[in-house]
Amino acid sequence: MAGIFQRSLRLRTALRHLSPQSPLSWTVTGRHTPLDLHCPFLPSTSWQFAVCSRKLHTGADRPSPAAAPDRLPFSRITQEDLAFFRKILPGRAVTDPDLLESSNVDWLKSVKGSSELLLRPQTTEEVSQILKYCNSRNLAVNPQGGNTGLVGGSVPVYDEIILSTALMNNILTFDSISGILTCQAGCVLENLSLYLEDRDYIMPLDLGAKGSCHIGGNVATNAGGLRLLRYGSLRGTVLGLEVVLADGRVLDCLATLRKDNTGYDLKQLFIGSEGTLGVITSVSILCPRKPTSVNVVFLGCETFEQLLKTFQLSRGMLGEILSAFEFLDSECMRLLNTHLKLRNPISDCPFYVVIETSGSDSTHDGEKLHHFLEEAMTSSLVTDGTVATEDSKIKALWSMRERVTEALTHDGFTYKYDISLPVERIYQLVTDMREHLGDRAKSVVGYGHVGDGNLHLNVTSPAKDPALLAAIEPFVYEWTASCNGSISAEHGLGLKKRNYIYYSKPSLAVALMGNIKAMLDPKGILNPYKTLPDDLK
Ligand SMILES: O=C(O)CC[C@@H](O)C(=O)O
Ligand SMILES: [Zn+2]
Repeated sequence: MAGIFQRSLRLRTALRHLSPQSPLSWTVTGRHTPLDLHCPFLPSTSWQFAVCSRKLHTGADRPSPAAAPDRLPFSRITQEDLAFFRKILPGRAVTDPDLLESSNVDWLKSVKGSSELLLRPQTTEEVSQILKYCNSRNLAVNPQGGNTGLVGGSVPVYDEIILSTALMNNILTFDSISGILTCQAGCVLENLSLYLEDRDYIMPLDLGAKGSCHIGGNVATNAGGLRLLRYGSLRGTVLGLEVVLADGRVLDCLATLRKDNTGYDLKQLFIGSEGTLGVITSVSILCPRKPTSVNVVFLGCETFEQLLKTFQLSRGMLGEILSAFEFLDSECMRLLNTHLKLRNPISDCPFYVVIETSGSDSTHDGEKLHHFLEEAMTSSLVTDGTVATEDSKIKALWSMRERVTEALTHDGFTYKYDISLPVERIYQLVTDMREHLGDRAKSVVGYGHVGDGNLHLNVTSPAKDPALLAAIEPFVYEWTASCNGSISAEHGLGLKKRNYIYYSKPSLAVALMGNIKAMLDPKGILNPYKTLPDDLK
């Protein structure tokens, strides 16, 4: 009783001042320590002639994830090819194996290619020349941004040429009246955020990997992140794209208009296509005004049901100022403590919530938040909490959520699942998986974007463990399909998940994807072995 009273008192004091109660002094750092190497090769064929008869949500008759794909019959790089690339990209056609090392492997260290050539164009014209040449020579290309993807989509599988957007990092225009930014694809998300913040705007997306990821990669993977609840997905905020097609033609759809109903919205094809349909070279994006008042609260809940009620309450009482509603479970907290030495800012609870409000009037926002927290506390939805209004403390609270991925990489080999579900079901999957795996897993954790119905289910083991993997899959996909969920909410399919697409898409949709691929990239040179399942033929 006394404990509860003290905790309530702490939250009440926090409410009175709307200021942080804990000395949140840990350092906020970036990512990540890598793990083991493995390449989950699956059988591959060509997708040029897509006819598919698979049924949605059936477990039988799926491609075996255990078999290795063959390298498709692309050409191999010759001295003449190298001479061409060196001529058009002086000093930027990299063949040094040491320099290639980090571009060949994903940051999880789970997929490793063997590319011998890294191209670093600076302009759209250079990308166009590269692709025109590769297409005519039948050379496969792996477009690469910040290489922060989690599904093996951003690294070569074999010897594909790596086409990096790292040197395409110029901001082209910014309109301070409309808030529309146009920039090259290789701009780092955090740099764009800093640029905009100086001008009283923000990017409509924010991710843990912001310090490394490129906006072109964000768009190519339709990255979601922490602000989606408030600002929506990139499918809404991206207004225009410039894309170089497989044969080198430049598709200029770099519109900067809010409204344009002149026929098909072709840019949508490239958003989330993971570099399989074209290389995004420039982006125009609608940016929100920078909120002048931001608050972050970190709360503890006894049950997931209470957490969901807290979410409902926050939507009702915080309304338009609610900008994020994220969660992590106590297992995540344990890993943050153990591996990153992050201290829990409140008392131990089974579930933790990060709520952010963003508005333009600190008094109004503070009052709303105050009433919401009082209600959440008096109706016993939350048992403890702390509030932050200052920048450094807001960052510290956010890091409890943003750094879970990093903590997991220290725990062991990590099997990652990024699942969309009806929000009331999302934690049931974690509970069922724990029960299903018993002591075969080291840790089974759940966290993610409650506000978007997006669960990150991660399972760790001391080392790569095929028996554990066989216990997780297809169990996790069957479970997801039984709720009409999506097996990839925001991370894409890449290399690792491509053959599971039928759990979330009807076979006709997959067949049409194959047709579109065949139309835009008839030789299949763009990011082969990714996104599309192997059985499209
Ligand atoms: O590592 C993961 O599973 C999730 C990463 C990212 O999408 C996040 O929301 O933190
Ligand atoms: Zn996420």
